[in-house]
Amino acid sequence: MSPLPISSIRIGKIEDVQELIKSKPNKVPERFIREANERGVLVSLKTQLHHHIPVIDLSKLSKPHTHDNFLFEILKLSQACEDWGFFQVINHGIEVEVVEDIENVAKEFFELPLEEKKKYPMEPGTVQGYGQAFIFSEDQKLDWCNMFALGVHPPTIRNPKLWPSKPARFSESLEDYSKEIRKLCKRLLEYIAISLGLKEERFEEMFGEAVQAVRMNYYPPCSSPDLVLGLSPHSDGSALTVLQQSKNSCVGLQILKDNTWVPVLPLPNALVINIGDTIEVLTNGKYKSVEHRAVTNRERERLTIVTFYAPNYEVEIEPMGELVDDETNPCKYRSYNHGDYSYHYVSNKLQGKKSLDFAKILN
Ligand SMILES: COC(=O)C(/C=C/C1=C(C)CCCC1(C)C)=C/O[C@H]1C=C(C)C(=O)O1
Ligand SMILES: O=C(O)CCC(=O)C(=O)O
Ligand SMILES: [Fe+2]
Repeated sequence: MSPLPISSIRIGKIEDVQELIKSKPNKVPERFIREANERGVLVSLKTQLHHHIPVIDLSKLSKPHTHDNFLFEILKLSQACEDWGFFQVINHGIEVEVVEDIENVAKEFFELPLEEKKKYPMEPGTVQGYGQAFIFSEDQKLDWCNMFALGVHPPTIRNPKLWPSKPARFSESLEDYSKEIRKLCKRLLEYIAISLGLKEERFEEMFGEAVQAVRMNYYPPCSSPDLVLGLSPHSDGSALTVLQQSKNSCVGLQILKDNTWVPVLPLPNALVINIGDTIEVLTNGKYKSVEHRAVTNRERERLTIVTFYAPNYEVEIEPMGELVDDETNPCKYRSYNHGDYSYHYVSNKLQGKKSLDFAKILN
């Protein structure tokens, strides 16, 4: 998947948000300010307390006491994927050192002087490196976020020039972390297959050498959090996404449920998982790729480490035959090549679930 032709893209000056707040501006610059209708309706505080995304205990799936315990957790997983498209996993088995280490190196990376980070630029029209992705015009609003994204697997999607030499442990930590997250994604896809009544290897066999990419998102505090967005509303183009929120981060992830933005309250040692567009298509819409966004906080920063896990670019994607019925559940998406979808996804701005129009069969 080659990047867009850089010469044709004019995106204006992209301010680095960390540098911007160092100068303590008395107003948020216009390019970050969103229209009131973009900010949306937030659930009331009272509702927030009762509105939690489901929690799946992976130890109940890997080492169940009884078969009934296993089935109960699978049922919870199935409901989470259908009703929320999001869930948190606890007892996932990834050692706390691995999780803490990636958090520390990510933090150290964002704290480096701008000159150092600029050695790894995200060029306009590309998605890897340091900067802001998904900006395609001078009048497009900016997110209150600095990003650092890298392709991790297979090695052919890597751009070694973008792997930083500082902090010194960065590459080793990312390799260790990515191996663990890859194993977790494979396990989750097995459980998701079981929850759909499919054989557990169904996705693994279909995906081939899966694509894995990581994006580190750093959201500095913002003096007017109500005026800006940390990350624009979008659904993920992946099959699965694994999101880790660093220990001292403010709450910031919100998911769109019944037309209201519901915050995701992080649990200690949990990882947030969401269904991406690819699983929505494969399940013919049974499992949902839900729109989400990130907001900022007046006092506290937020740091997230996000892994996108997706089929190999060669793979043809279409709703699985087992989940389509011409009479009761007709096919909602056309067949397409995942590499083409990836290209389409990264060539357009983040705009809710609009990317998926690429595959929708319109009646
Ligand atoms: C900033 O990056 C993204 O938001 C993103 C891109 C991921 C990728 C890379 C950083 C390297 C090359 C591969 C890939 C496009 C996956 C989001 O990824 C989503 C979009 C698609 C499609 C997907 O599979 O994950
Ligand atoms: O940082 C967050 O909470 C959201 C990140 C996200 O949705 C993404 O990177 O795709
Ligand atoms: Fe996302």
